[in-house]
Amino acid sequence: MKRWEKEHEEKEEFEVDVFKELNDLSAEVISRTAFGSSFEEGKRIFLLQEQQISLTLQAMRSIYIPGFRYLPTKNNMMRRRLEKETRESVRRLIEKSRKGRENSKNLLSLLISASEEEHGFGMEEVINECKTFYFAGKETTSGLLTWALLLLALHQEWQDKARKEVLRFCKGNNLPSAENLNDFKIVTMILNETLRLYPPIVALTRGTSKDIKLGDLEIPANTQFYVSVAAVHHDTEIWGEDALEFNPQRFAESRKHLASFFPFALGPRVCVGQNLAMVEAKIVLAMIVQNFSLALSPSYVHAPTMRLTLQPQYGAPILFRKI
Ligand code: HEM
Repeated sequence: MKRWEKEHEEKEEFEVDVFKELNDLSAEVISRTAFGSSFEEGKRIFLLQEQQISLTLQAMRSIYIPGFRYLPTKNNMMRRRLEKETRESVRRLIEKSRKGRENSKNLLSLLISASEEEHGFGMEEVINECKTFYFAGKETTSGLLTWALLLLALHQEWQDKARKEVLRFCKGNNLPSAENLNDFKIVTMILNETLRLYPPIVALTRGTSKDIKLGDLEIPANTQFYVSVAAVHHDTEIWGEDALEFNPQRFAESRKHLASFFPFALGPRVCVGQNLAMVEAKIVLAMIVQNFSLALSPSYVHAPTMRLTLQPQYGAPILFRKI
């Protein structure tokens, strides 16, 4: 925020594409919290994963021919090269961390400790876990924050309510305390309503291990299917006629059915980073609404698009005014 202010010192109002900025921010947060390193050190890994995502999206949008992925086509070779390079970058990060990790309790140190135990993780498994965290921790959280800021820029009344709540509890402290985070009822309702309308992961893939009956549907074993998070989150039978509208108030009451809202999935494969994501989102939102009023830029084009996570296709330009 200080950098934004510095860059636009002279101006009463300035525009920022928050999508890009928040992507860098959550990359920094996951690098520090999970790996004890900076965004700069993880940058290469994020970059390689970005390229891998683009190739994966291309493959997902092409006709699937069994076995095709093993042929030495340009894209297949590139995918293999990216995978190899990513693993090497993660391996280097692990080696560096192994040397200087006294008193460190981040995820990477814990994984390394687990790998040193008898019958513990192997190095390849540690690398797999690190890759998952790098990928899972960045675009999901930045997506949540981006959509939340866009919605607040559009719904001034909720922006005012959030600001009032933050100012009441933070009492001039720019950075909210851990206790403040529990007090933020309105902010939490806003974040939940954002996750309902724009879930960063719009669908889950699941497989049946045995024959099952789902309502009237008989599903045989070994069937793979999609569970559409977005369809359930937008269902008028569950959420009422205003299901497509932004109304955080609906989260003031507890829900009748747990499975009507599952942006972080449910059950044994539930998101392990959900608390970190919510803490990060509450802190960032609180700091922004305390310092700025937000309005949607006229250049914003509403085009939610799927790039593995739900993203604004043409960015998220927001007008900021210092308060
Ligand atoms: C708003 C932010 C986030 C959302 C909406 C989100 C959503 C999800 C969802 C829906 C899944 C289940 C995927 C599936 O089973 O197919 C998942 C899994 C996972 N998430 Fe998140 N996530 C978020 C943030 C994070 C963060 C910050 C981290 C890392 C600290 C993280 C780490 C993971 C991991 C490691 C898994 C895999 C768990 C497993 O397979 O057992 N997520 N997430």
